[in-house]
Amino acid sequence: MHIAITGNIGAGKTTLAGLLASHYGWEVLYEAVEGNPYLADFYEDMPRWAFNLQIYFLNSRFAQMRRVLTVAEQGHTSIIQDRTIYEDAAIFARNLYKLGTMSERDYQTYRNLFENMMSMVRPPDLMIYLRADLPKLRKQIQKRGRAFEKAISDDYLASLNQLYEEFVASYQIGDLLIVDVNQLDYMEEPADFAEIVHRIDHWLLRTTVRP
Ligand SMILES: Nc1ncnc2c1ncn2[C@@H]1O[C@H](COP(=O)(O)OP(=O)(O)OP(=O)(O)O)[C@@H](O)[C@H]1O
Repeated sequence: MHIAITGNIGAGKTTLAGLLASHYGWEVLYEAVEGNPYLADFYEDMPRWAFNLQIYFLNSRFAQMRRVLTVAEQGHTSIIQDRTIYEDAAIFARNLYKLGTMSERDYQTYRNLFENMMSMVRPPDLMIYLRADLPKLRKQIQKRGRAFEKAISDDYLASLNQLYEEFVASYQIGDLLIVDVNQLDYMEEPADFAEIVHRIDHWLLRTTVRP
């Protein structure tokens, strides 16, 4: 079984993925930030590094999808993934193109590569969307205090949020659970975490997918 968490920068995906993995005994696939050779440069100069960073993320997420397929074939555990390949294309790359940060030819090259990869992956059985407004995202980005993320503007976050909402509104390739995290603090409040677990348990009872 493949569960994925989707949501904007600072929505709390990594924390939730870790908590759910411990709770259910699932294998977790994190988005690697340490060791990403482009991320800090990208936030300094987006037009220069947009294409490089997108290719980097696309490749690392594709490698994760291959891991998901291997685990599914073995069939003895489930995987929870922190962000998906679908977001890279439908939200981040699209946003950079929309803002004029990524050129037409770079975007087309990226899209062609993405479409080729799509023929070799399958979507998650359950996608959990963490919906968060700008103040919540800002608060969490500040709290973790990564120096290079200080450059993230409200406009950039708002534009991503808009694309996230469009993405979930038209999402039809698997089951979707929307969790409004604006008033939740599942790291500190056990009741908030229990509420999410309750919703996932409900989905697990209904689904016919098995690990
Ligand atoms: N395709 C992408 N294009 C541009 N930036 C990306 C892309 N994918 C991830 N990032 C950036 O890489 C960093 C990843 O950080 P991290 O894994 O902590 O995730 P996050 O989005 O901040 O999630 P959360 O706080 O919900 O765990 C963030 O700055 C994020 O926006």
